[in-house]
This record gives sequence, C-alpha cells and structure tokens, in this order.
Amino acid sequence: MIVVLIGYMASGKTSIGKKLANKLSYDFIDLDDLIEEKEKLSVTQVFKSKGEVYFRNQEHLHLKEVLSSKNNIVLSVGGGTPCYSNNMDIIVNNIKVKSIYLKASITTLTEKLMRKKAQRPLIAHIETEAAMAEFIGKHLFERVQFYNQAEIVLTVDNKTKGDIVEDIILKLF
Ligand SMILES: Nc1ncnc2c1ncn2[C@@H]1O[C@H](COP(=O)(O)OP(=O)(O)OP(=O)(O)O)[C@@H](O)[C@H]1O
Ligand SMILES: O=C(O)C1=C[C@@H](O)[C@@H](O)[C@H](O)C1
Ligand SMILES: [Mg+2]
Repeated sequence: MIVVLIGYMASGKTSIGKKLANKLSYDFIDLDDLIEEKEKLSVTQVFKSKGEVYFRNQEHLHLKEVLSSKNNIVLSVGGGTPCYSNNMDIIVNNIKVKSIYLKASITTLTEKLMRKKAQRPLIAHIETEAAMAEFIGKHLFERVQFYNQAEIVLTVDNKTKGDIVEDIILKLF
C-alpha cells in the first residue's frame, strides 16, 4: 500500500506523514524534500531561480516515479501537487494508493501560515492576517475540486497530530 497525504499548505502533510509512517513501519517520502534533494536547492530557491513551471514539471516526474517504483510508503505531496498536470488522476487511479485529504479550515490554515510563511514561496509576501485569509479562501476554492477526489477526507481542525494519525489508521484498516 502507498498512503498519499494531500492538502493545502500547512495542513500537516509532512508532520502527520512522518508520524504515520513510523506507526505503520513504512518508509516516509516527502515530495517537496525529494525535489530539494535532487535539485540541491530549497523549494523557494527552485521557484526563484528556475521558475514555478520547472518546479511543477519536476513535481510531476517525481510523483510518477515514486508511485511506480515503491510500496509500503507514506508519501506526502506538496500543497499544489494534486492540482497540476494529471497528478490527481495518477494518484486516484493507482490501485496500490490510498489517498487522504487532510482538510483544514481557512481559520486553521491562516493561523498556521502567518507563523510559517517564509519557506512557502506562494504566500511569503502576504503581510496581514486578513489578506492571508482572503488569499487562502480564493486559493482553496480553486483547489478543493482536486483535493476532494481523495478516497478519504479527514477534518484536522482542533485535533492533535496523534489523534489524526489514529483517525487515519482507523480509516485505512
Ligand atoms: N494537528 C496539528 N496540531 C498542531 N500543529 C500541527 C498539526 N498539524 C501540523 N502542525 C504544525 O503545523 C506546521 C505545518 O505542518 P506541515 O509542515 O506538516 O504541513 P504541510 O502540509 O507539510 O505543509 P506544506 O504544504 O507547506 O509542505 C508544522 O509546524 C506542524 O508541526
Ligand atoms: O501549495 C503549493 O502550491 C505549494 C506547496 C508546497 O508544498 C510546495 O510544493 C510549494 O511551495 C508549492
Ligand atoms: Mg510539507
């Protein structure tokens, strides 16, 4: 089985993914980290020096490679991964894959992203909480059509990471 965690920036894909993999004794792969390793640059630097189109292309290639070559892994993808190329089709049509949307509210995401926006090139420039909430609202509206295609949709607001991992395990088995 390959568990694929999807969701907006800061919904918890990386941190929940690591904990879940640990609990299942699966390997953990984070698509953003994989791209950073291959490029020897941070995601922000890739966006700056090579552009978003290049990043999206690499993201697509690495997603396909991981899904076709590995098993017993938890894969956390980037916040935008499901929304480009045919990435969401590739995820949902792979019979080994269980896809999970970590669904967080605009309020939860705004709170988190105001604190941790520096390494996230798409939102680093947003200054006020009101502007952040407005940006996330519009962006999510475009993206939920992809996120909602996940096999499992799990609300994460006001839950601890441990609770979320337990909820995922209950839904998977
Ligand atoms: N349920 C939770 N309770 C408390 N803190 C959380 C929870 N989920 C995530 N966090 C914290 O929120 C921050 C963002 O989480 P994380 O980096 O895992 O998100 P992400 O979905 O991987 O984001 P990105 O798309 O930018 O990679 C981290 O500091 C993480 O520790
Ligand atoms: O939501 C997005 O489009 C992104 C999310 C991050 O995980 C990174 O993949 C990158 O910053 C783009
Ligand atoms: Mg992440």
